[in-house]
This record gives sequence, structure tokens and C-alpha cells, in this order.
Amino acid sequence: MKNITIIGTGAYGTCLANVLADNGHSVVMYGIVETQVNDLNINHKNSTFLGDIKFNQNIKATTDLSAALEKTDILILGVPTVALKSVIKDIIKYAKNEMIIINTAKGLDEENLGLLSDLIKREFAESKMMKEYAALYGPSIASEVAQRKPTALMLCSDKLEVAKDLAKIFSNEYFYVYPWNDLAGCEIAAALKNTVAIGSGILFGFEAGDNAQASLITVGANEMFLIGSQFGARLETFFNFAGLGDLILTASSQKSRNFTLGRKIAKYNSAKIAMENYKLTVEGVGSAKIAFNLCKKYNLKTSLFENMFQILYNDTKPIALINNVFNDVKLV
Ligand SMILES: NC(=O)C1=CN([C@@H]2O[C@H](COP(=O)(O)OP(=O)(O)OC[C@H]3O[C@@H](n4cnc5c(N)ncnc54)[C@H](OP(=O)(O)O)[C@@H]3O)[C@@H](O)[C@H]2O)C=CC1
Ligand SMILES: O=C(CO)COP(=O)(O)O
Repeated sequence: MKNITIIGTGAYGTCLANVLADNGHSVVMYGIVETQVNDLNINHKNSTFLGDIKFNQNIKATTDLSAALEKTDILILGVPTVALKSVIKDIIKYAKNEMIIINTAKGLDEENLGLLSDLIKREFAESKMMKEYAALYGPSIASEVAQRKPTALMLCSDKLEVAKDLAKIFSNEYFYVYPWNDLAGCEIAAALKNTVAIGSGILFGFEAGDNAQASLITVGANEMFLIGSQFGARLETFFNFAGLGDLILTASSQKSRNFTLGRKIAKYNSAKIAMENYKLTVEGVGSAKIAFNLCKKYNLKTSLFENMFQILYNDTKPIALINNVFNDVKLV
């Protein structure tokens, strides 16, 4: 049994804490909001993010990072991409021993137009506190995981043996975790599917039809691979749970925040107004900008990512997506 620390008391961190506590591990969550920490310790709930769902009573939560890192074997990063750098700096300050780091944030490194794994490895390098790096990706809406509904994912690490060992720690009768070693492919797929989901939500909001939505998801999958191949991503990854699975889920489920933002963009006929009115974590906005800049850097022609950038950052009317996205598509 492992000592596992989860950074962030948000939706995803909490549902993973539940899986790991169900598997008999010792789980401590670190959060910055005292009411959330108290809610977890006293009521075994996370009312802010997951309503009335009751969690495993063995989960402990704290606002004391030093205490949270007392005996950590495995550290799970459960905060959004924008918070990663500052969180890692704090972790290094209080870390007591070498840890396996598992990232769950679905994003990319905006500053260096690179992978989050490279950013995280770089941030930890000098401290020598990172024993191994891995990431958990796949179709896993937090509320469903929290309700112990069947979910299948990929545990990715450059080293397949490490991925196999970690997959066992997460796996149980409702959480099916498969080892995989194409980290670049999983990360690109995880980050970019969110932008595709916003686009799919826009089409849904405009009642463009199921044909259009399925076609948009297809364009998205092709362009995700095109961008991913610049990082050495493998085509197979775009068919596994981290690739196809998460793309289908996020680009079609009304439980997805990215898809929901897209619906609101259609409703308000403006991305700017929609974003002002929707304050939940939506990773696809940042990914759209990074994808656009990656395409410029590598001289790639994409239709969906170009249109999504214009809609999200230049207040182009969202109807442009329907008008433009199927013109001159490049398929793999
Ligand atoms: N929700 C889901 O279904 C899934 C999410 N993910 C990914 O997981 C990542 C986290 O998402 P999710 O849990 O949904 O996000 P939420 O918005 O639900 O929660 C984020 C949590 O991180 C906390 N946080 C933010 N900054 C810091 C910080 N500096 N130190 C400590 N805690 C901090 C937030 O605190 P505060 O409340 O104060 O903002 C909040 O508790 C995202 O990249 C997302 O894409 C992956 C799979 C599924
Ligand atoms: O990544 C997710 C499911 O796998 C969660 O999607 P949203 O962030 O769009 O809610």
C-alpha cells in the first residue's frame, strides 16, 4: 500500500482520492481552501465541485502542505495547468523525500510551446525530488468516477515498466487503467481534445446537426495527430482511451466544461461574453492559443485550430466555425 498525496481539492483530485482510498492506499489531499478541506474531513463530501456525493471516509485533507508531504511515495498533481508552476515551487520547498510524480492536468507549456511533462521535469530537476514521471489520461468526467461508474484510462510514462506498476495502483473493478509509453501522444491528445470540444459545443449550440458534429470531431482528431506528430506522437495513441476515448467524451458530453463553454459561445454569439459568464476550469481555451502558435512554428495548416483561435482570441463570430471548418481539410 502506498502513501499518496494529491495536490488540489478540485473535482478531479477528489475523485482520484476516492479511487485510491477504495484501493486501500493512504491518501492525503492538499487544498488551499479551508472550507473544502473541512468538507472532505468532516462530511466526506466536496460540495463545491461534486455536490452530495459521499467519499471514502479514509481520505484525509489538509491546508498544510508540509504535513501533506510527510511520507509521500506518489504525488498526484490535480490542479489546472495554469497553477502547475507555482504549485511545484511550493512542493519543492516542503518535500521530504524522492517521489513519483503523476500529472493529471490536461494542457501544454505555453511559454516554450512544449509538453507539460518537459516543463514539470524541468521544474523538479534541480531539487532531485522526482523519482519518476507519469501522467493519467483518458475519458473520466470526475462526477462519474466519483460515483464509481466504469471508466478506462491510460497511465503513461516513458518507461513501460513504471507505467505497468502505477496502473496496478489505480486499477479496480470500476477504474480500468492501462499502461502506455507514448507520453507525447497522450499529452497532445489530452490538451487538444479540449479545444475540439469547445468547437463541438459551438456546433451543438447552433443546432448544426449530428453529421456536422461528427465531422468536426474527425477533423479535430486528424489535426491533433498532425500537431502531435511534431513531438513524435504515435498514431496508435490517438485510438486509445487517452486519444479517441477522451475526444469522444469531451466533444459530445454535456457534462464537459469545454463542451458547455462552446454551447454558451453559440448562445451569446460571442466567446468573450461566454467566457466572462463561465468561470469553471476550461483548459481548451489555453490549448487553442498554444495549438495556433505550434501550427505557425511548424508551418502546419489546420482548419479547426485556426478557426478556434480566431473565435476565442479575436472575437470572430462563432458561426465562422460552421462556415469554414470543413473547407480544405487535411486528413492523415
Ligand atoms: N474534472 C474532470 O472531469 C477532469 C479534469 N481533468 C484535469 O484535471 C485538472 C484539474 O481539473 P479539475 O479538478 O476539474 O479542476 P477544478 O476547477 O475542479 O479544481 C481545481 C482545484 O485546484 C485548486 N487550485 C488552483 N490553484 C491552486 C494552487 N496554486 N494550489 C493548490 N490548489 C490550487 C483549485 O482551488 P480553488 O477552488 O481555490 O480554485 C481547485 O480546488 C485540469 O487540467 C483538468 O483538465 C482531467 C480529467 C477529468
Ligand atoms: O477531461 C475531462 C474528461 O476526461 C473533463 O472534461 P472538461 O474539463 O471539459 O469537463
